[in-house]
Amino acid sequence: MREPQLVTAEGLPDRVTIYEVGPRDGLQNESAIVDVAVKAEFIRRLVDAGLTTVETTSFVHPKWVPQLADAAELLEQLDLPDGVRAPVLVPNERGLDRALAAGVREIAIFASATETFATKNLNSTLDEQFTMFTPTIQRALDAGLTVRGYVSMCYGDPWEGDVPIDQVVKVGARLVELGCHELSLGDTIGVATPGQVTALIRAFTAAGVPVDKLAVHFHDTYGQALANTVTALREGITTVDSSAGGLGGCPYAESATGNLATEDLLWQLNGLGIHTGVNLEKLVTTSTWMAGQLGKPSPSRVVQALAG
Ligand SMILES: CC(C)(COP(=O)([O-])OP(=O)([O-])OC[C@H]1O[C@@H](n2cnc3c(N)ncnc32)[C@H](O)[C@@H]1OP(=O)([O-])[O-])[C@@H](O)C(=O)NCCC(=O)NCCSC(=O)C[C@@](C)(O)CC(=O)[O-]
Repeated sequence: MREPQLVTAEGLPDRVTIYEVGPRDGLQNESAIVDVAVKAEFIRRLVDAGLTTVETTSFVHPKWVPQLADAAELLEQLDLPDGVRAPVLVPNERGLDRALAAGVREIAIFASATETFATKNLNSTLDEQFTMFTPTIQRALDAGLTVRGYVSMCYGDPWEGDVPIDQVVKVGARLVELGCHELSLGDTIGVATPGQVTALIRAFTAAGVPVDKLAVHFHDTYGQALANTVTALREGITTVDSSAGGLGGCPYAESATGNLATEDLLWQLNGLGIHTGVNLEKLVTTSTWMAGQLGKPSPSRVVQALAG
């Protein structure tokens, strides 16, 4: 299979951790319910391709995201090798109870940087979301779990427009204070451009959140995800979220389309000589297989270029 020519560039990390969100963020937006055995096979194949962190599912209210109502059943079917991290999304204590009962060791809380999205995604206000998160994070930490924090709508909100940078930093810093080991900065609707990315990362570090606690999460709605990623790498980011085949979107965010495709990210990182441990050929084969299961082609440019 064709590979990019290797030409390194200065100011970039040697290694990047890809935080794969396809089975969760990717599938949550699919309206036709995917069989649990297919989801399990998808995750197995992603791990076989070398991904060591795969967000597998969500313990949100099943009526809010019917596609992931089978979370417990899915985890029962998975027997992942040692060393593979399999975090799940959890919004509240009820979700945490379900995750603990399923034997989960790592969770991700998801906060909104805007009032409107907090209402639409969490049935909460910007402040009230922390009433939900505080006991959930504390109990998770007491149980020895690792907790990641997402901040959504970091760069723009479909209802509120521009989002003040201070508002984003306030929400993220609060999650870190509550005990999140990592913050994923979400461009939920894919509107960010590189200048914004630099400004936000620097605003977090100026507020005392070190860059090694930050991850980036881009959607590719306006075709900016890879430019934004390389900008974030230059700022010192070494964890990048992406979704195999470019699946994805948030059902509660108007105009959210697919995530940055893991294959597109990998093509760029491979070309730059940045180590990830992920096998591009196996990943393309997996996303092509998954596209067949979903009955539609992958939106990833690299999958389209290499699978044909
Ligand atoms: C947060 C809630 C639950 C509030 O929903 P609510 O209706 O306000 O919940 P509630 O606390 O009032 O409880 C109502 C009933 O739901 C039950 N309940 C309550 N919680 C759960 C649960 N976890 N699992 C199962 N059942 C639950 C609870 O037990 C109760 O049952 P009853 O007593 O009436 O029988 C709801 O709004 C929700 O589930 N939202 C999730 C929406 C979602 O999953 N969105 C997509 C993920 S976010 C995203 O994709 C963005 C991200 C992370 O990728 C980053 C980016 O791109 O920006």
